[in-house]
Amino acid sequence: MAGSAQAVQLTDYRHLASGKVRELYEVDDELLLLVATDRISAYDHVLPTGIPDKGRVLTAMSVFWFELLADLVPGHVVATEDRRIPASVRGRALLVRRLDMVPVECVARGYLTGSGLADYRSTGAVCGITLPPGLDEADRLPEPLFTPAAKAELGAHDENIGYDDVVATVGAERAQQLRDLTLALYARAAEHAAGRGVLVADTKFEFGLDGHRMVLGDEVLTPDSSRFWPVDGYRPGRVQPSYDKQYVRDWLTGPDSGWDRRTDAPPPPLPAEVVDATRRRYVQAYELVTGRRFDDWPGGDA
Ligand SMILES: C[C@H](c1ccccc1)n1cc(-c2ncnc(N)c2C#N)cn1
Repeated sequence: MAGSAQAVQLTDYRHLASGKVRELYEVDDELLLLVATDRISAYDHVLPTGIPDKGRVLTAMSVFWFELLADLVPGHVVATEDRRIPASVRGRALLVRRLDMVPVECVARGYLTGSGLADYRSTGAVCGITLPPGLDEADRLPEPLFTPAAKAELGAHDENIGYDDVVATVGAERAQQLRDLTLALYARAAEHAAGRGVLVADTKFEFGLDGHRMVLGDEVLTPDSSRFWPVDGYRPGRVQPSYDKQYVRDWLTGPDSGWDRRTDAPPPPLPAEVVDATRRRYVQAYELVTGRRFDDWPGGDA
């Protein structure tokens, strides 16, 4: 380990886990370093081209939501700037408290799309919750739903599970607490975002225990853990444009990419104009939702 006089490096920390676009390191027995990269995934592929500042924007967005939601649940963030955060990841890394993570993806849905819509179309229900007949792509649900999922291995899709499965996993009391917290956090966030022209269609929270205390972990209400739709142009009955990834999706599925998403071929690199437009969308989403200037967030070019 580097002495206190030397600047700490990422290589000083034990690497614990990799996600599609994030890395997790061990700082000490109690603290972890959660690093967001500039990697972007689309159509279940991590693309060969990164989006500059994506890691910083999504980290800044998580921090905003942890602060806004702090009266509902404590968060795991210990520091956003600290001598234990290497300069190489400044602004896109969080020093977080090590938690005993709950092995359930706590998903809230306000709108029907993705795997929830697929389950509804095949069973008339989502996570064992029977829905009214006749719902279509992107319809607003009669009320937001707690639709938990079992964590999947890297690269696989999470599997929607029923509330009873959550009870079997964590017990009845903790299951009730997870559902209540998930729905309360979603309601607060959806109300905030709607007031700024953004619909939060769905989002995934991860919780962990710090002793007996339930704590909100992972990333929170980022475009990677949530579906954000522009209020303007919202029209049920069709797949909504993604607030942040639509430029990427359109180019990848358009005539210029030469790529066919139905094959297993890896996607091609993105052209500079798609990268630039996507970066601008991430920054725009952050500034719109938070009311904060991204230029004020640490880690920009000195
Ligand atoms: C899914 C996610 C992950 C992130 C980045 C890369 C791969 C996986 N992850 C987060 C923890 C975790 N464990 C203990 N305490 C915590 N505070 C956290 C958090 N956040 C474990 N896995």
